[in-house]
Amino acid sequence: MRYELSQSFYFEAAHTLRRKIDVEPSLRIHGHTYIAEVTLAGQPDPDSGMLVDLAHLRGHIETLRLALDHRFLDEVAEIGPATLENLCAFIWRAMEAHYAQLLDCVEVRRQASGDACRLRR
Ligand SMILES: Nc1nc2c(c(=O)[nH]1)N=C([C@H](O)[C@H](O)COP(=O)(O)OP(=O)(O)OP(=O)(O)O)CN2
Ligand SMILES: [Zn+2]
Repeated sequence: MRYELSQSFYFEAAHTLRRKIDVEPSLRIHGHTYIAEVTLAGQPDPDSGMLVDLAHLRGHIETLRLALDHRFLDEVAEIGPATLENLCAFIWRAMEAHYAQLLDCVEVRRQASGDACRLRR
């Protein structure tokens, strides 16, 4: 059996995007509300009964959220073009530094348009 523990968070941010369709509006600065979810997987510690303490996970997520919320994502170092794919990779790298092999999945969604990207181990 494998346990999966998740924590969701949201951030609101602006970006521009260079793409081959909807070229002009995509190059204009525009914003999205993003909902992200980090999932850890493994076995709980028999003494604590926890995979990790959710308060610990929430703390690391809040630090990450502050780097994304109300930001112009084009200016956030190490994201690259601010696509859902690159946001997943950015969040993955930040969380992997704390949870290594326990990190199982990162998802970023834009609820308003139904867009989502999942990055799995
Ligand atoms: N593979 C990806 N494709 C696109 C991404 C992405 O992250 N990964 N992102 C975008 C844009 O950020 C874009 O703003 C969404 O554009 P579009 O799909 O054209 O939809 P709307 O402009 O109608 O969406 P709004 O949320 O209303 O701006 C595009 N492609
Ligand atoms: Zn966009």
